[in-house]
Amino acid sequence: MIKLDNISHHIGKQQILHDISLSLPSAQVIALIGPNGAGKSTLFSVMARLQPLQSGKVMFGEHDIVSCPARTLAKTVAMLGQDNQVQGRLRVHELLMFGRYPYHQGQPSAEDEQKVQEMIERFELEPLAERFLSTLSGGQRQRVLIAMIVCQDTPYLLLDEPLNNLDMYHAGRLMRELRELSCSQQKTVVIVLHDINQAAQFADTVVMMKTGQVMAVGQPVDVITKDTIKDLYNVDVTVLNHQGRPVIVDTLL
Ligand SMILES: Nc1ncnc2c1ncn2[C@@H]1O[C@H](COP(=O)(O)OP(=O)(O)OP(=O)(O)O)[C@@H](O)[C@H]1O
Repeated sequence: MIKLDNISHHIGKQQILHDISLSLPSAQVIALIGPNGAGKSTLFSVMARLQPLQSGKVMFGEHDIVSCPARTLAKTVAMLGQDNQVQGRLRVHELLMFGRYPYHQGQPSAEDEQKVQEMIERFELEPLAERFLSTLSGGQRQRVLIAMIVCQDTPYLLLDEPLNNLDMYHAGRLMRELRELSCSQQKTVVIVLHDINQAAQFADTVVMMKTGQVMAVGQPVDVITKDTIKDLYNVDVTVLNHQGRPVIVDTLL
């Protein structure tokens, strides 16, 4: 379980996060949705200890992020940020091996090699494995970065807009892989999505954020409604139902 207690965060004089408390169940895909500037990325960076925790408490299972040693945290939670500049002349399989760093500390073992190979297959990266990152398209680079994060083999994954640049096939494949990882390996995947229908179709739980606050938490069918979408985005939608899950359609005026 991920437990957030009373998280508040300021940047300068501006309060970005307002007293966020959440309990997120393990072994689920959890979609974090909300308008631009809602505080989703800030919350992720506080949770992953990329920004100091100013107030409140963050627990990943039994690990309190404040007292957790860096190497333990790196084996507990992996995060894909929005701004992923990968520098250097690296091949795809070499980048994936970086994801194993908390385990091998610079000296990869046969198990690390095996994990990298497993991710190459899982994410259909065979044709790209020997390519230099600088030669990849935006979507290909995004897929490789996600594979590197999953290579870290942590029980908790925080993915900030991982569907950016992905085409329909790869977006669907990724969401299915994440569901599979949550079911078969009990991974807890928190994923920022702007496509509400992806959240509706693939998430077990949806967390709605606006102006640094949590507005609603629940199953897609319970929280993705005409009223919550209007409240969150000021957009009028029609909500349909497909096999028990909501599908939203922008209402034509
Ligand atoms: N370094 C910074 N200095 C000042 N304000 C910042 C800084 N970083 C973020 N903010 C502000 O904090 C608020 C939350 O930003 P954040 O990036 O967390 O939102 P978000 O929900 O991830 O948005 P998006 O969907 O656009 O990625 C925004 O108003 C943003 O302008």
